[in-house]
Amino acid sequence: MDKIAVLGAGSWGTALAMVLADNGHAVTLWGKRTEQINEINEYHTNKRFLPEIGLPTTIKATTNLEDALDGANSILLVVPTKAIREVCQKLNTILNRPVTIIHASKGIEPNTSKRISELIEEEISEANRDAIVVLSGPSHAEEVALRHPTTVTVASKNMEEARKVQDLFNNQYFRVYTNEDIVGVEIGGALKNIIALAAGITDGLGYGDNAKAALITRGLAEIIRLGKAIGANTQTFAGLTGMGDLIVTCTSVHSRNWRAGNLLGQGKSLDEVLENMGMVVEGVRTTQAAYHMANEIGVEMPIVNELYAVLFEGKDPKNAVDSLMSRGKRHETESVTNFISDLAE
Ligand SMILES: NC(=O)C1=CN([C@@H]2O[C@H](COP(=O)(O)OP(=O)(O)OC[C@H]3O[C@@H](n4cnc5c(N)ncnc54)[C@H](O)[C@@H]3O)[C@@H](O)[C@H]2O)C=CC1
Ligand SMILES: O=C(CO)COP(=O)(O)O
Repeated sequence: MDKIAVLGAGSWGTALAMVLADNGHAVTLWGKRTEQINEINEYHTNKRFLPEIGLPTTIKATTNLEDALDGANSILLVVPTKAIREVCQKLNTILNRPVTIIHASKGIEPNTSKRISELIEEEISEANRDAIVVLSGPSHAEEVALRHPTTVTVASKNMEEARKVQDLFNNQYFRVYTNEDIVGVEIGGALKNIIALAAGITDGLGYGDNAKAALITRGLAEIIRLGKAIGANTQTFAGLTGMGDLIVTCTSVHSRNWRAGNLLGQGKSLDEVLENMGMVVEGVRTTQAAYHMANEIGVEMPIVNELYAVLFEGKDPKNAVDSLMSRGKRHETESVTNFISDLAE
């Protein structure tokens, strides 16, 4: 049995804490809001984020970070990308031994274009961390909490640690694969949220499945182009954290990114949408990050560009779709040829 501190008591942190508790580990869930933490300890529910779900009674919750970290062999970071630096800085002041840092958040920092594992490397000193392991894949918290079959990938530069984390989480309803491609896994998980926002928009505009399939496949082409330019293994994008997560996020009402896009497509403003969500919509900030990254590196990302114009420049969503449909003609595989041949190897 391991002792694991789960930092972030939202939907995903709570669902992953349930998986770990089901596997017999001692789990302490850390959150900021006293009321919510009391609810978890007293009633074993977290109704705001996972209504109707009863949590394993072995999960302990606390607002005290030092208590959460006490004796923990591993730390699971699962706060929104925006909060990663702040939480890591706090962690770094408390830790006095190396621990395995697992993260399950999906985003890229705007301004720096850094992936989450890079933020962790910057904020937590080497003396306080063994390995950094990313957990990602097609996994809505709502379904994991119902113990519906789910598959994810853990990635790390250190495969021995990745396999240890695989063992921590793997069970009959939560199947965990390993991958050494931390760049590809993080890029796929972050960028699919952009495409899910776009898929929500086309649904909100009243377009159908053809438009969504186009966004998923041409979105994947954009993700592969950017990933390849920054050193990802392109094969990763055919897997759970690439195509798998695109499918689950673009086609599900559980997705906050899809839901936000849907409201934008129906004519709501970005401010209105974000005010009403009450949960994180990572794709908005990730669009900013990907837009700047693509421009800096010189990678063509037309869907990202149009979504950026809708979110931050007031472009009408319908005009954005029209712009995508009237781009210069292309050969379908001209930018993904190497990806296809990599897969054939
Ligand atoms: N919900 C899901 O199904 C999945 C979510 N993710 C990722 O997990 C990450 C977290 O998402 P969710 O749990 O869904 O978000 P959420 O919106 O359900 O909850 C976010 C939680 O983070 C807490 N938080 C925010 N800022 C904080 C800070 N500075 N310090 C401490 N706690 C803070 C909030 O109080 C809240 O409890 C995101 O990057 C998301 O993309 C990944 C896979 C599935
Ligand atoms: O990452 C997710 C599923 O794999 C959850 O997506 P949303 O953040 O859009 O809800």
